[in-house]
Amino acid sequence: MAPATFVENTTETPPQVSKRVTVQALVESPGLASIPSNYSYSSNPNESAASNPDEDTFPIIDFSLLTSADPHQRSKIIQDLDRACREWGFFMLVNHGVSKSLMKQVLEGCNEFFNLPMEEKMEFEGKDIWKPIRFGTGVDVKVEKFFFWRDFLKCSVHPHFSFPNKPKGFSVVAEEYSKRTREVIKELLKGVSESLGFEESYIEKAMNLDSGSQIFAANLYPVCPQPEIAMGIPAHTDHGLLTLLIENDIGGLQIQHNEEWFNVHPLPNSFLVNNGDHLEILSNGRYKSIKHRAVVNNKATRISIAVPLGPSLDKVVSPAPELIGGETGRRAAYLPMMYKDYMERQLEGKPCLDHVRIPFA
Ligand SMILES: O=C(O)CCC(=O)C(=O)O
Ligand SMILES: [Fe+2]
Repeated sequence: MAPATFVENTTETPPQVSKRVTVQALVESPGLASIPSNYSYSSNPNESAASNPDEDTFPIIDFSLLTSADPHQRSKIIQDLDRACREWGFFMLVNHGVSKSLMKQVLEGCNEFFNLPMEEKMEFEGKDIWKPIRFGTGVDVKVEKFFFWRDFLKCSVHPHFSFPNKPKGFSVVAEEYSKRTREVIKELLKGVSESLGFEESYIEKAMNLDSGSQIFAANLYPVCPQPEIAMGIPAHTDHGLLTLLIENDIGGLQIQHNEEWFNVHPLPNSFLVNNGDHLEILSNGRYKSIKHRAVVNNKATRISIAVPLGPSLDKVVSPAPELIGGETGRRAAYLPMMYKDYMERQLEGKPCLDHVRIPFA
């Protein structure tokens, strides 16, 4: 099968890969013993190595307690949620009620999608971030300094559900998975509203979640001959409110905490949950959006599915007015911006939060 090419929308010619292919097509090319120089990332000084934390290092939230009728249990879990969002911006979510079989099926669907013949996947190829179904490689910036060891399928699944019509049955599974993960995130955001001192529907209303923007982002990290010098996704924060992530048990997610990087190995059947930029903005910095990245390995192909839920695209987001001014004595630490405009900013290649953060606020 001839690897299909991606048409670059920059005039720069990368130094070694003259025609860009997907990472999957690259690893299928015969005799690939080393990575092309465009993929070599090890020289980046901002990226230090990660350590393996003890099992009980990361916060764990038991979702079933969030829906508990016992007020004592509920207030305890709200406190735990507050601590997890404030100190880490990350937690593992257990007892969330999404079935193991649905999680397995959706990962299998992604695997089958990435294994479709290249011509079939190329129907969905695109660089325009507003294309509702998009197959691609690397990351979404106008000019890529490095190529990343990652192919992806990104679909907008709410307020309108868009998804590839192949492989057969995949879109039905993905629609159910999108619906269930949206429900879980909305329930978590009720708890987060309370942990910020609001009534439980505060975030849902303030962010207009009935038409909230939800993405289904499947990532493929093929086996890499030189994982120590390549990178799947570089350090970044997610744009929405909260992201739920699952993976096929290979490992590769790393999160940053107090300037240190940690490897994350999910508990069985858990969701990995991270704060996104808009939770940081809405909470006026109380809940920080966590930096994370995905590293690659030379043993097995990794697939992850990230499902972020954000505000409605036309929502202009600023810190909650109740958290600034008056008795709080706090100033707004972020400028208002429409979510759609915020999403566009990712193409510029620097952290989007830098566009709205008010220095010394
Ligand atoms: O694959 C992972 O573990 C991380 C994926 C991710 O951060 C993303 O898709 O935004
Ligand atoms: Fe991410």
